[in-house]
Amino acid sequence: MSFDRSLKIAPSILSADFANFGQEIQAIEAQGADWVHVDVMDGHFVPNLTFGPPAVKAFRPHVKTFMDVHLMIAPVDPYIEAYAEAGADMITAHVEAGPHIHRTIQAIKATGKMAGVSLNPGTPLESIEHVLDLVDMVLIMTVNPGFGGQKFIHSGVEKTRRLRQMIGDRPIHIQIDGGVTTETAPLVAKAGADVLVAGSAVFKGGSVDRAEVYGKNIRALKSAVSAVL
Ligand SMILES: O=C(CO)[C@@H](O)[C@H](O)COP(=O)(O)O
Ligand SMILES: [Fe+2]
Repeated sequence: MSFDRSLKIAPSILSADFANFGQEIQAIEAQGADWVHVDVMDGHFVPNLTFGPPAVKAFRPHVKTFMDVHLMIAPVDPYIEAYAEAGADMITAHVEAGPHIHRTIQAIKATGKMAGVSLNPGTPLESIEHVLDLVDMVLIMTVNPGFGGQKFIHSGVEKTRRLRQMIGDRPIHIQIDGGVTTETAPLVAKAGADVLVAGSAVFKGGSVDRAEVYGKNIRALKSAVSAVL
């Protein structure tokens, strides 16, 4: 399959209705979500707890697009196989989560899944320079990981621009995660990102006519970006 450089919106189901994940996933996909982003948190690497492999396995039949699993756990290596078996399409691990990111990426690739590497806002790009050729995606965090609904950290825009230069034409996605709104999405898309995670910006205002509201929110993000590209 050829590399897809077009802009993709990946709603984070951390902001979905936790009592109705199946319906929430179906609603965002019907309304233009390109990927589904699943935030896995362990109460240790980040101060929050979310989804174990059985939860991810339960999401799988509902996801018709692409399930992007963002692991915010340490250690990460012992759990890679379980998340692969649960049905992730892409598994992303944090460079800060252990001393051996090269080994972690190899372990993800060994499962046959796509591999991503993620950087916290305070972590320099140099920390992933030597693994770039092994990964399918770099995730730049634009909030400190752990929660949805936080404010975008603007140093991520320049970081994205520099990462785009480092990557050049190589088939590696640049994903931005945290505080993506109609104001910040154009900044990172212009800087070179092609996958934008959005939790609160997609699921906000969805108590009545949920799917319609999600559709409006997704289209607002896409049109904010297309206005600057
Ligand atoms: O990984 C994380 C947080 O750690 C994210 O995926 C958030 O869930 C994004 O939420 P918003 O900032 O878009 O509300
Ligand atoms: Fe995330």
